[in-house]
Amino acid sequence: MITLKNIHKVFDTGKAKIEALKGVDLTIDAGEVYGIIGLSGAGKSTLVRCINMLEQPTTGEVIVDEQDFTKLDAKELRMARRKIGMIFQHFNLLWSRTVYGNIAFPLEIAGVPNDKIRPKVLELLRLVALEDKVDSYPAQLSGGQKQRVGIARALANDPTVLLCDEATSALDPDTTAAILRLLQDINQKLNLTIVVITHEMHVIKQICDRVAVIDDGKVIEEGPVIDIFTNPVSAVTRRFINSVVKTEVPQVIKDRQIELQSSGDPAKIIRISFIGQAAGEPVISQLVKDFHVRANVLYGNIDHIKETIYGTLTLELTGESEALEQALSFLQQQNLQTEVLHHV
Ligand SMILES: Nc1ncnc2c1ncn2[C@@H]1O[C@H](COP(=O)(O)OP(=O)(O)OP(=O)(O)O)[C@@H](O)[C@H]1O
Repeated sequence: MITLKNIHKVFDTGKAKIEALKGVDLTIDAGEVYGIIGLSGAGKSTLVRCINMLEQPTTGEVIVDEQDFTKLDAKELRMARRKIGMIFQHFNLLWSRTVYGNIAFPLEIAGVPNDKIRPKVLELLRLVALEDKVDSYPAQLSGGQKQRVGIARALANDPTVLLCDEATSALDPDTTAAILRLLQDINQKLNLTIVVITHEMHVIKQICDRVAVIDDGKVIEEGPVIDIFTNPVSAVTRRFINSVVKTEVPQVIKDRQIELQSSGDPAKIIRISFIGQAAGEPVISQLVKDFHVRANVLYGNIDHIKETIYGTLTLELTGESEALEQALSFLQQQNLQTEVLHHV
């Protein structure tokens, strides 16, 4: 659906050359919700703007529906861009137009006859649950309502792709959740491909199928969201995951470790991550029975990533060194992600 091949983008400010993208390759499938996450300045906005050629890549190919956007002339590009809607952090609405006028605007530009515009605008307003605001002006709307208008406007020309550039970053948590649910609903109803740019891992967790982590203009990690959550490789990705899943060992437990250490009892603090079916298996009781270790539950958390159950359990294991090693290798054989957080 969308293929980015070896995208480089250099901004020449006259004084300096800034290499914002350093060879990005990505493939986004039709109908999926694809997340791109990165810290400020990583190159996310530049990347998403290359997809609809608001930003021309310095080199590389942008292929959408088998059409290489970098090879199109201005008129062809204008037509091709209708396949791609976009929403923004600050909504970018026209303040002098009503809700109706904002949503009608892209249809007017596309030359849609007047008698076709009204039913289309009303259909879009129903889709985003904003029928009662048809004659309001943007200044009379809440942030969430403004973003709903942004979404309706972005969908006016029946695009196959929706780009969301930090679309919920200016919204409170409840409104964010409602907008994300709306995006998910639209993705399913219209089979729309959605690309979400964010610096917030909870956004990725709530709606994305796959995610790319971008850092310093490069994709450093990519894959299904559940895999990235259970097996992050880079330090940047771990930091993002730590923001939504508690992974730091609290100080009170570290202090307790120091006490244990002085009593001479070998111990490890481990975190087990489990997904789907593994959650129902009696692994811990087997661990204690077969390996002569003691397991003390420090904390646990069950969550879901889209429809997949995902949990973590932090345990303190104590016992003879050899028994601890055997217990760890048993856990690893159970298809559970096991990580030692702290050794004594
Ligand atoms: N028009 C421009 N001219 C010069 N440099 C630019 C321009 N746009 C972006 N950059 C630079 O390119 C790099 C990537 O910026 P970009 O906005 O893509 O990052 P980002 O990940 O979206 O960050 P943020 O989350 O803060 O918006 C930054 O160093 C930025 O300063």
